[in-house]
Order: sequence, then C-alpha cells, then structure tokens
Amino acid sequence: MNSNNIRNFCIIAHIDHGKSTLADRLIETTNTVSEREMKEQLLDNMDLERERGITIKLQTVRMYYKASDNIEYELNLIDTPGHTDFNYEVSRSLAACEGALLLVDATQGVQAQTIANLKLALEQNLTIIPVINKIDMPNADAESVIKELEELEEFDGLDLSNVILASAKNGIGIDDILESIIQHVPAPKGNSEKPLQALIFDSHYDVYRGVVLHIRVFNGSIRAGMKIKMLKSDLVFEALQVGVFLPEMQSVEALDAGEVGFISTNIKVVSNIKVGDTIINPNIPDTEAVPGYKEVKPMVYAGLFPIRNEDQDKLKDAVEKLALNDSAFIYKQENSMALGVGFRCGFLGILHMEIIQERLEREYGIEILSTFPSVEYRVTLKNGEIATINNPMLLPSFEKIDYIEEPFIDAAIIIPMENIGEIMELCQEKRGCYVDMVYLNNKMAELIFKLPISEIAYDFYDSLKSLTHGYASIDYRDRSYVVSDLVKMDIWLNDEMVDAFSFILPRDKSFERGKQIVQKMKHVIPRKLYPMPVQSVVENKVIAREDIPPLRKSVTGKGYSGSTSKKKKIAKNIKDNKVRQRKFGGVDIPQEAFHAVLDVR
Ligand SMILES: Nc1nc2c(ncn2[C@@H]2O[C@H](COP(=O)(O)OP(=O)(O)OP(=O)(O)O)[C@@H](O)[C@H]2O)c(=O)[nH]1
Repeated sequence: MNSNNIRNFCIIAHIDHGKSTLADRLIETTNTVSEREMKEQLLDNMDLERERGITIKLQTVRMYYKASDNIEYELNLIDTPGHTDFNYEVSRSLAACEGALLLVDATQGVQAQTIANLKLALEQNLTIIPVINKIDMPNADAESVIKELEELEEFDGLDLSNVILASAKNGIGIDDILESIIQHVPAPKGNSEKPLQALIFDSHYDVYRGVVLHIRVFNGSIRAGMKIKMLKSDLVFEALQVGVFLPEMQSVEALDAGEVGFISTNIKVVSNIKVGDTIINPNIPDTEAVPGYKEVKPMVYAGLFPIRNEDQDKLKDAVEKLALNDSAFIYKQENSMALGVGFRCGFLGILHMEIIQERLEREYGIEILSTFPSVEYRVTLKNGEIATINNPMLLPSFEKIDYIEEPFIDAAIIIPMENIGEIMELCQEKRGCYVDMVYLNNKMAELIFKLPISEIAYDFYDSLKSLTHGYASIDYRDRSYVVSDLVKMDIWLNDEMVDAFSFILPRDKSFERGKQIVQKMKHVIPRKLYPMPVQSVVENKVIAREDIPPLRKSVTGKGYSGSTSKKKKIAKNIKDNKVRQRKFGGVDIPQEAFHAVLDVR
C-alpha cells in the first residue's frame, strides 16, 4: 500500500481505563474480525493475562478502514502492556508508531500511568489523540478530565483541540477516533526504494514457523526469500515467510516502508535474536540502526531449578523460547551443590519473575524451584580486581573484598498529591535519597528518588500501590553504583551450608534478619526423626541458631488415631509439598524455605 495511506498507532492508558475494550471495538468496527469470531478481549489472549487481569505481551493487528474521504487506509494497531514491570514493552511499541490514542477514563481522570505513558510517547515525538472514555457512565465528568489534561502544562505537544468523547463499551465515538487517526497521525515517512531498515519490536516462537519476528519497516522493503542481516547480532538469515497479523498470521508478498508485520526465518539458535535490533540488507552493511529504542536490563536475578532431574533439557528449551518472546528475560546455566543444574535468570522485577515461573509450569509443564532474587553487585577485591556478581554463591570470601557497590536507580514516581508524605517515608525506609519533586497538575506530583534496586525489586511496588490505592506509577531511569556496607549471609542446615540459600544484605540489618530467618526455617523445613540445627552465618560467625525438632509420631502412618479426613488432608499436604522440594544431603528443601528468606526482607 502507498505509505500515505498507512497509519501506525498504539493506545496508551492507565490500567482499566478501557484499552482492550477500545481495541476490540476498533477491530470490530473495521470488520477485521467478524462478530462470530470476536472473542472477548481478543488482544489479551494468554490465560495468565486473563487471570491476572493485566496485559503482558503486546500484539499487533492490521485493520483496513474506508474513511470519509473514500480512501481505504491500512491501520496498524500495536497493543501496549499496562504494568510497570513491563514499561520497557511500552517503549518498544511506541518506537514502531507515529501516533498514540491517549485514553482517559471519564470517571477517574488523569492517573499516574496516563502521565507516565504520555511522557514516553512525547519523548518519541508521537502525535497524541486524547480520548475520554466511559462517557456512558452516570458519574462521567469529561469537563474535569479535560481540565486535568490542560493543567499538564509541561507537556507541550499535547493538543487538546481535538479531544474525542467516547464509550468503548457502547461504541460511542469510535468513528471519530478512526477519522481522527487518519487526519492527525502522520503517515509513515519512509521510502521503499532506500536500503532496508526495519525494527524488530517483538518476536515469538511458533511451532510451525519457528522464530517469528514482529517488525516495523522504516525504509526499503522485505520479501520472502531475501537475505537479511541483524545489525547488532551481526548475523545473516533468510526471510522464509513475510506476512501480517489480521490478527491471525497471513502471508503477503512484501512489507514495504512504513508497514508493520512479521517475518519467519531460518534462525535456529533463538538466543541470536535481540528485540530492538535493526534488520538491514547484508549487501549494504553501513545502514544505520533505527533510533529511539530503549534497551532493557534485568533488575533482579534468581536461580531456576527443575524439581525433577529429568526436566533439565525441557527447561533449557523452555527458557530459550521464553527469552525469545521477552527481551528483558535472560538466562545462563548455573550449578548449585544443593539444587543441581539450573539457570540463573534475569528479570525486570518480582512480578516478571513470577510470571515466567508460572509460564514454565503451565505452558511447558516443568515444575520449578526458584531461589530468592538478587541484584547485580560490583565487588572490588583487595588485589584491585573487580568482579560483577548476581549470584551470592559466587561472592568472594569477605577477607578478600575491599568494598562492594550495589546498583541504585533514579525512580520517577507519579502519585496523587495527598500521598506525598507517606511515599517520602516509604522511600527513606528503603534507603532512598531524595532528588526532586515536581507538581504536575493540582492533583498529581512526581517524586524523584535514588533507590537501591535490592530494596525496590521486591515489595516496593506493592507498598506503593497499597499506600496510594493503586494510583501510582513508577518509571526507572539511570542506574549507578553506590558503595554500601554489605555482607553475605549463609544458611547452614544440619551442619551443611546450603549454597542456594545465601544472600547479600546490609550489615546493619544482618543480626535481626539472621534471627528471623532461622525462626522461619524451623517451620518450613520438613522434620526428620532426629533434630537438625539451622544456623545463619555471616563472615564465619554464627548469628543465630534454631533446632528443627524431630518428628514425634507419624500422623499418616498406622499409629495415627485421628479422623480419616484429617489423615487424608495431611497426606495431601505432604504430597503437595513433596512436589516442590529437592533433597539436599538427606534434607528436603521446599520452595517455602526460599520464600522465608524473601518474607523477612
Ligand atoms: N461503562 C463503561 N465501561 C467500560 C468502557 N470501556 C471499558 N469499560 C470497562 O472497564 C473495565 C476495564 O476495561 P479494559 O478494556 O479491560 O481496560 P484496559 O485498560 O485494557 O485494562 P488493562 O489491560 O488492565 O490495562 C472493563 O470492565 C470494561 O468493560 C466504557 O466505555 N464504558
């Protein structure tokens, strides 16, 4: 299609403001999917997303729309995820678009993520179309929402003269939105005659097609059979199939400048793919990379180990495939004395880690034991050597260490004004340093704090959400390393150190946490016929010790005289527990033991 008749856009919104409902309505109105085929919330097609009620993976859909000028346009909608752990995916969808619908709930008004996403979109110079949704609701107040948007003065580039009032649920304003996209979102500027330049903004693994890359072509065009080169990975492949998402995948002859679609390739090693990489013509090697893409780095690392040894190869295959689908998820083989062979994996945060773990279990049927997460420390040794360590097991002995630095991050936290006091307190509690505060309008403020990643990666977002009743957004910026007084805590069980339990923490918290951990462990480690000591040890000194008492009598065995139902229940608990534990030196280590360490943080 002539690129003048193409529009690439996304929808940005605070959670629950109606993004998926609007996307569905656009798909329906343009007859992209017939009503019969129209599954509710088509774009959120993963079970896990449905259950958790959040959008994780973005999906693209191409629609055709005959506008009031009687011309047929090609509209490419790129869905954006709505949770903070996944902000990086927002930035990568934005890089593939020229415009964004800024969706605001008429009953809720401008919220933290409205502002955070708007900022990201303006940084990428996207044209913004403000849409006020849910005007069908009795308490809708579009006037106030427009005022709130007007007050966001620092956001030049937000033109409020064309605000659209809509109800995604009742189909009000949908035609106006489509016409406005045609009128205001610029057509892509690329040139199909120029050398190929395409951005990989997503990828997934398809059983029939193998590795599928989701791409936006900026210049040149791409056809099946062409040789292509990934700029960053410096590898050459063949484009086997070229197609578009309707939303089902369908072959097309070519993707020209300005278009969005997919290519399948003969790529065998999935770790060769880097989302964010630029595809070029191998014969024109000096083509530049597509700008505007923000690379992501994991924030936390944890070991994932299969519960069953025979799942080792399956786990390798599964993490490879998941990493392909998710550029922020990285992995490397890890060996633990206690847990055997597994993978050290990097995640954006705890939610991200939990989702990966659930996907491994549900989609690949592999039961996983995950160690507690750690950040990446920089360790300077007395001999001058510097080591980067994201696995506490590998921290050199304390006598050799000169100092340890831990990663801090500049966090931009957008919150309602009435919560400023509590959030300041929370940040200080988490060892944060205040940097700045800006009032965004008469309702919201932005706080900038330097915070240690080790403190915020765990429950910070949950605390933030509960203190603000869900009305907060956080974006992470520059990282830096700061010297901290840190020590490694080891846990000894039955006189053997369990390497996978070790973790790094501030020295001044080690005494209290050491005590709490052994108390917790006492309750989660399955008892044996003999008592077992559990000890927390820092720099060769025992901080605390508890004894796990021996088993008295077997409630599931013959001697037990309790009720049958109780006996069954206990037997079931034991069975469930067994699924999630690994043996170490005759002692069972259940997943709960790792949670115990997280709990006392
Ligand atoms: N009354 C009314 N309800 C709406 C409208 N649009 C969406 N909703 C409802 O608002 C809720 C959230 O809508 P979603 O489309 O799931 O919101 P979302 O922004 O995609 O949510 P996330 O994927 O979690 O970011 C759902 O219960 C919708 O039915 C609307 O125009 N009017």
